[in-house]
Amino acid sequence: MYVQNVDYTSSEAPERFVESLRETGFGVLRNHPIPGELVTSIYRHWQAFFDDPAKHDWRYDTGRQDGYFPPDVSETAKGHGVKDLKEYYHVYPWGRVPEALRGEIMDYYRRAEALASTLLGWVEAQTPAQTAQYYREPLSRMIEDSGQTLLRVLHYPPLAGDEEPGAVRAAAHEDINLLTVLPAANEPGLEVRGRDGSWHEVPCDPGQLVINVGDMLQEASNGYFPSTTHRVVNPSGEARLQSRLSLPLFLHPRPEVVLSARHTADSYLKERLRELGVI
Ligand SMILES: O=C(O)CCC(=O)C(=O)O
Ligand SMILES: [Fe+2]
Repeated sequence: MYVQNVDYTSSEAPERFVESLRETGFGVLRNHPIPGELVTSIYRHWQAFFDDPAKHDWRYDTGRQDGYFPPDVSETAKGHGVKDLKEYYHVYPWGRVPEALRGEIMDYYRRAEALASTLLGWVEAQTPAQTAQYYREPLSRMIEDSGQTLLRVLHYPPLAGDEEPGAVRAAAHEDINLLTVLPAANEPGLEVRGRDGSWHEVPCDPGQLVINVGDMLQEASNGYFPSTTHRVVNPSGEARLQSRLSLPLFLHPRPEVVLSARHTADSYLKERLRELGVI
């Protein structure tokens, strides 16, 4: 397997996991503390949300960025000319969420955020001194009370056959944030690009958690941790008629955090959102 699969409960977990992030930008965890039933239940409830035209009442606004993003405004990956085949909902603790969905999704948000903080602690502890000198403040402090950490509920609709030529569920991209925590989706499709440019399927076993490095950690670590390109490919055969749901949590620092000589978290985020065409 290209990405290391690490037992979260093992004494070697921090070392193995951070080694995997360093080598591939990705790591996979098993025996982690996020309940699988919670993820399955979220997929079921949010499938109903996306199936209901009332979703349009929850449309995002460009300033706050919370709420529903329909397929026609969904991201165009950097350097790509065609929009992704997806719609999604951005959940923030301070943001709008339909009342019936709030309790469960916020339960997930808190658990995933706590785990992401633990994993960032592992990254910090396993960073060699030579690289740690680039951190302008401890990584764990960068995310304290940030309010910027974003949970994205993603729905990739079934393929109707009338998609724009070249359009894919998620074109090759890198994430903007520090770390991304992604439970197994209900359908496969996620792929990660290796150093040699070849694509590797990320297994989609229920109960598994995928974590990847984003641009902000790459920037703060002066390139030591690679923000690795990934994509979600279109299904073929019967699977074309299936929706795909996924649930990435993007761990973000406080806006004023200095990442490098070039960037604060805020200046970096704004630059990237402009490139994506969503602000
Ligand atoms: O849906 C997935 O599996 C990955 C989504 C993703 O890479 C993203 O939203 O940044
Ligand atoms: Fe991503």
